[in-house]
Amino acid sequence: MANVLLEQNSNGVTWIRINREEIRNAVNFEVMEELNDLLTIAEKDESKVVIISGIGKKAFCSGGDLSAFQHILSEDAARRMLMKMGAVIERIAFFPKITIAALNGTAVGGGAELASACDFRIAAPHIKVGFVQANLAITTGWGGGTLLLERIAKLEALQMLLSAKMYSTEELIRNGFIQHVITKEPFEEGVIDFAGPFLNKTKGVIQAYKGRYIDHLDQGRIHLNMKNEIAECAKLWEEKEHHEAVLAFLKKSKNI
Ligand SMILES: CCCC(=O)SCCNC(=O)CCNC(=O)[C@H](O)C(C)(C)COP(=O)(O)OP(=O)(O)OC[C@H]1O[C@@H](n2cnc3c(N)ncnc32)[C@H](O)[C@@H]1OP(=O)(O)O
Repeated sequence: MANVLLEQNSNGVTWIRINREEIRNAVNFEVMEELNDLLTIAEKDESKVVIISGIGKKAFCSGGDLSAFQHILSEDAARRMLMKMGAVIERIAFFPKITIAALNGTAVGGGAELASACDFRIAAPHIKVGFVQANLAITTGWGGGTLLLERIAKLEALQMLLSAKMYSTEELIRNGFIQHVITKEPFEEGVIDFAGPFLNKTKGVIQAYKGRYIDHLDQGRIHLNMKNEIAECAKLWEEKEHHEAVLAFLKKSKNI
């Protein structure tokens, strides 16, 4: 079964959904590869808007798959893993089409980084978002901390990263991380309602405005900052405090 699903709709929307509901849509190496492959398809297809989401109602994405990554112990190995997903996240951040993170469920750790990569973030009312990495004695490491600092006011971003706490949709609307809360059921219809005013524009108009938005971002500086973020996270990854925190999570959920 595919770890990531693609759905290309005739209304100009392509959905990319992480399909690991039982493990809260955690990202392992297969997810990284499949996400990248599906982005290549979405980049070339007829869609105007690409929506990234997760399967189920519980999680958008719970970040790195801690069962799979518990065996990554050295700085070097951590850097390789972080760079692989960092490249996917950076690709989304500068994607030529409009991207929307549709938060069907909670986004934690790298899941919050993945959401930060998209142009817009819209959410079901029950979800939470937490950059919890600091609780695991690491920092954001896929470049999503850098992108968060681009998306919302810098001190709000710093507070989210340092506190590592879970934010409600009320708090996320207030600090600007999410643009819209979807109360409509089914959730997917509410997502399409949000995208509707974009979808009725020509592809040329959408592409042009997305181009101007990207122009406004300092791509070289963002790339460098993401690289530094990955390198710093890789260093912390090697420390015993991180390994102990991962072990504690896995023991609690009996994955070891
Ligand atoms: C590498 C870049 C940086 C990172 O992403 S570090 C990783 C940060 N992520 C985390 O710390 C994950 C924390 N997970 C959670 O907080 C919760 O699972 C979450 C997402 C709020 C969902 O809560 P619930 O709906 O109550 O689900 P639950 O906790 O009972 O989990 C169900 C099963 O999924 C597993 N799971 C969830 N997130 C995972 C992850 N990231 N890696 C590996 N396994 C994960 C969890 O262990 C549980 O497994 P089991 O059913 O007990 O065998």
